[in-house]
Amino acid sequence: MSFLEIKNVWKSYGDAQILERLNLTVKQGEFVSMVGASGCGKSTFLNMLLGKEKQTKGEILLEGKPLVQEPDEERGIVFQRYSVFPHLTVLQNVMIADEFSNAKLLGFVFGKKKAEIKAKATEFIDAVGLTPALNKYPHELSGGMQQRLAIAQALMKKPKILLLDEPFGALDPGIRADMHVLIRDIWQKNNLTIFMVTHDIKEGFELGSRVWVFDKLRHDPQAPNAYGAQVTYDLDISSETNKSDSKMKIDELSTPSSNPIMQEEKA
Ligand SMILES: Nc1ncnc2c1ncn2[C@@H]1O[C@H](COP(=O)(O)OP(=O)(O)OP(=O)(O)O)[C@@H](O)[C@H]1O
Repeated sequence: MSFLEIKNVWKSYGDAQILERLNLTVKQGEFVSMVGASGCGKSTFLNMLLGKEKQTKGEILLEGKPLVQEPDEERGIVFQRYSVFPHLTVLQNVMIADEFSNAKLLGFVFGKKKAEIKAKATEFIDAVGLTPALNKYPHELSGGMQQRLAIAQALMKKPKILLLDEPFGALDPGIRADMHVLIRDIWQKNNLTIFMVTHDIKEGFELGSRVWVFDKLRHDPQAPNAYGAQVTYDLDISSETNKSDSKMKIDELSTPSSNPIMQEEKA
């Protein structure tokens, strides 16, 4: 049994076919980078994995069971723009989800339980390098620090799957490089399975153990919404040899003369 199975998944919004014929399996611990043209459905796919969107057709199985159709603790997400609470400190931001779920059971959180949540939050804050900013508010943090906070928040629930939607897209190159080191470290230490949408192919290759390229194989110029995107390349880059072979393939794809899809578009 695969960790995650995507079986003949299709997704449409009204008449617009966004994704089609997705058949993929993912092992636990893989880091899947997802690249493709703007609007081809990468975030939609991520939202299906999160349980925020439902596929129109097909099945997504997590450890053999249909994916729960609403966000739950098995999946954490980090968006490009900061999704932290502006009126809470770093520590409070990381503690809040656990406090909330415990309060649902008891009505409030106090004493030993609260101390446990605080200890766990402090550990994750330390893991993302934010200990010096423990009592700061989000407006006092740089963009990179806010993303570190969002990652700590997502980890707090100990998710099996971490979903990253352009998480470093708004950051300066130097900060991005630091975040790459951080996310790789977190991925390895927590045995996470990560899905990351990125517009930066280089970033996708640098971080991923696998790269999915989303593209449309079928085009109808009279009806541009008739067909959805598929995963046209599924590249295993878990070893350095695979990585450089696959990079060459992608470089070839960027050359119109060697890319049948781009030639078709030009015609
Ligand atoms: N809730 C929705 N209702 C209707 N159409 C939607 C909805 N969400 C997304 N779409 C459409 O689905 C298509 C795919 O959008 P999506 O955001 O998944 O693409 P993307 O590949 O992530 O794009 P980008 O790289 O620009 O973020 C777009 O045409 C978008 O307008």
